[in-house]
Amino acid sequence: MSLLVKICGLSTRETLETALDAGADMVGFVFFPPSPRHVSLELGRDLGRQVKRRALKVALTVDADDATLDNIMDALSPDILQLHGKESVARLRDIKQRFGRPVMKAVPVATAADLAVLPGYAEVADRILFDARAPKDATRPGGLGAAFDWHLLENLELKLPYMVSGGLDAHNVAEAVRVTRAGGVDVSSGVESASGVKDPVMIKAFICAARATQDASQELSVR
Ligand SMILES: O=C(O)c1ccccc1NCC(=O)[C@H](O)[C@H](O)COP(=O)(O)O
Repeated sequence: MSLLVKICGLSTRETLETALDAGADMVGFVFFPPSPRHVSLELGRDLGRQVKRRALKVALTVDADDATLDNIMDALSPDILQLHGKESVARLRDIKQRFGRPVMKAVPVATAADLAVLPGYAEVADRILFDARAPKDATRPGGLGAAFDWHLLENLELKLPYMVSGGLDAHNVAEAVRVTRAGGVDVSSGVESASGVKDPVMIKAFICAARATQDASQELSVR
C-alpha cells in the first residue's frame, strides 16, 4: 500500500495546481475562520472544481454544525470530511449518516493518555489523523507546525488507517513514517514560506521526500 500524501490548507489556484502536479493524494481545504488558511465557500467551490478528481478533496472543519457542513458539501463536495475539533463518537456517527462521506477524525497527541480515545473513534471513523495537541492558548486546534513524540505511536495497533501530522516537513517526514508506520502524512506549515502562504518549491520537496520513503521501504522489502 503506497503512502498517502496530503497537502493541507491550500487556498490559491497556483499552489493547489502545484500540489496536484506534484502528485498529492489528498488536498485539504480549511473551513475555520480563525485560520490563516481559511477558505470561503466561494473559493472552496472554485478550488474544488480545479481538482478535477486528480486528488481526494478533504474539507477540514472544527466542531462545525450541520448547516455549516451542508454549505461545505454544496460548495466543495468533499471526498473526506476531516473533523479537527472535539467531535464526539456520537457526532461522528451522526455526520457520517447525514452526509454520507468518509470521516477522518483528528486525534490530538501530547502524551500516551491521549490515545485512550482511539477505541471509540475506531468504531466509527474511516481514518485517524494524529496531530500534535495544540497549546491551551492556541487560536486553532491544528496547523501549528508543532510535532508530537512519534514514538508514542511506535507500538500502536489500530484496525483502521491512520495518518501522521504535526510539524512535518521535507527533512523529517521519512523519520516520522519510519517511527509511526503511518500509512499517510499530512503537512501544512512545513510547506509554507509564511503563515498561510504555501510555497510551491516546499510543496514539491515535501511530496518528493514522502515518496522517497516508499522507494526505500520497497527496496528493503525486495532484498
Ligand atoms: O491548518 C489550519 O490552520 C488548521 C486550523 C484549524 C484546525 C486544523 C487545522 N489544520 C489541520 C491539518 O490537517 C494540518 O495539516 C495539521 O494540523 C498539521 O499542521 P502543520 O503542523 O502546520 O503541518
